[in-house]
Amino acid sequence: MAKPIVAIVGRPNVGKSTLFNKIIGHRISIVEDQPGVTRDRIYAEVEWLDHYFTLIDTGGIDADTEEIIPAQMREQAQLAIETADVTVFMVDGRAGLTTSDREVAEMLRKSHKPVLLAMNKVDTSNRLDSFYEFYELGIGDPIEISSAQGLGIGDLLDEIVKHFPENKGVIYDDDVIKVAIIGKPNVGKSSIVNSILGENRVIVSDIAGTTRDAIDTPFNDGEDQYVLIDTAGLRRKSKIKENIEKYSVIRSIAAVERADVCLLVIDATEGVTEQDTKVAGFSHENGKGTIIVVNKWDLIEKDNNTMNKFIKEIRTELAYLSYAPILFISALTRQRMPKVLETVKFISNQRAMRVPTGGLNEVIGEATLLNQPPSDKGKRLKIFYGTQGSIKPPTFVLFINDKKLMHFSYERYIENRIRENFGFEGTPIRFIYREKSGRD
Ligand SMILES: Nc1nc2c(ncn2[C@@H]2O[C@H](COP(=O)(O)OP(=O)(O)OP(=O)(O)O)[C@@H](O)[C@H]2O)c(=O)[nH]1
Ligand SMILES: Nc1nc2c(ncn2[C@@H]2O[C@H](COP(=O)(O)OP(=O)(O)OP(=O)(O)O)[C@@H](O)[C@H]2O)c(=O)[nH]1
Repeated sequence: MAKPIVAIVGRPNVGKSTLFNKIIGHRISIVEDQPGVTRDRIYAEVEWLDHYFTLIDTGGIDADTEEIIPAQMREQAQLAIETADVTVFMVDGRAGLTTSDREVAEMLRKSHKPVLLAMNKVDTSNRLDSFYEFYELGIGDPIEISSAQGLGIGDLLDEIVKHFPENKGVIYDDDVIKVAIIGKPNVGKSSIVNSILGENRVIVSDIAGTTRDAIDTPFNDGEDQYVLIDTAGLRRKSKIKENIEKYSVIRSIAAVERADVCLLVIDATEGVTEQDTKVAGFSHENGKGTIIVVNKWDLIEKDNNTMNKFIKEIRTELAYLSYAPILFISALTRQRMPKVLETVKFISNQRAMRVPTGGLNEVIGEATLLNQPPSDKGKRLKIFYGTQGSIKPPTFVLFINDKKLMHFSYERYIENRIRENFGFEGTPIRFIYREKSGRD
């Protein structure tokens, strides 16, 4: 099941980023820190009392002009309503209630989705005079916190996890292949969806952010059941380009969360952008399959080396996705479009593949003979044996003598040997280490 999404919204300067950073203190990283994986403070994976969730910071309203703040706050709140399972609405206890607080609270209240009211900057145990004012917002008791001092955060997290939905969103059968189409505004996501479906069910337009919201399109190719999760642009246009881009990252995150395989769509005329690396990093960290789809290939003037140059650039910019296949397509001319679904099916199977323990241990044994495990202060890493613990993504449990001796580069070596022997194309592979003494 997909992890719940929690969003923090509120006026500029109420302390959203400070809270976000405090909560990240409790953050767990599912994958070991890997070089090259872009970390962005837009989202964080959080664990609180055995609950796992994705925290997004919609923050960073540009407070330059007083006039645009209300409009931006509405946009931010709308995004939270559409994307988050629980919204934390933050107000500034010292500043007291403001008009824009009222307006946003009303939007959140009308959405009938779980909203918590966090009253920040309560730095001492004394109740601030403004406390009772905030009841006027009609979204329940203010939860008093001090993000800066780290007070009340545990209580807030307790409340957050209490409001998680029992069943998140539509639950599809496990054998339905869920495909998220992610990428910047205007790269051709809707066109690809259209092309895959072979019918005009989605409106394609030239203007960024004009198509409809993320929506599921189930279909069947005669053999398998699929659901396309499209993340086309915001329903209402944002006036601010940065917001369009940022919101599309947040939407992509919500879509990736639910997917098995992600089509990371890159615009051939622009190459890999920062936004692409952010969502790709999320897909990788969350153990999803990824296919890199370079669209609008028809617009590129080509010589013999063009494709290779592109591949090189992608492999450099998205180094941690070395396992992801790259397709060069045109949704417009349908060039290589049939390859897309074919590859989705293939990657989905690779992500669900299980290898026999005997074969796995042969590969590990051979690998350690060919390239000795690292040692430290005279103690050498020993891998006693391994087994595939789970699938989606493939996860291997390795029994070793000392976790401290397992280095990233040796793990990468073992991973590569496993890939050479078994494939696992398009999917990340994870390792879990268990220590045991050699005599067990
Ligand atoms: N006294 C006090 N100050 C705080 C607290 N939390 C944040 N601040 C201060 O409030 C200011 C704004 O904090 P931010 O976390 O940047 O606020 P924000 O809501 O993320 O602001 P934007 O990014 O502009 O949306 C900073 O100067 C913080 O140090 C708190 O609990 N108590
Ligand atoms: N030349 C060319 N144009 C394309 C191709 N794919 C899409 N386009 C055009 O690019 C524009 C944007 O396509 P969309 O499919 O709406 O892009 P999107 O990613 O869904 O955009 P948002 O809804 O803004 O997120 C449209 O004008 C398409 O006709 C392609 O392969 N080649």
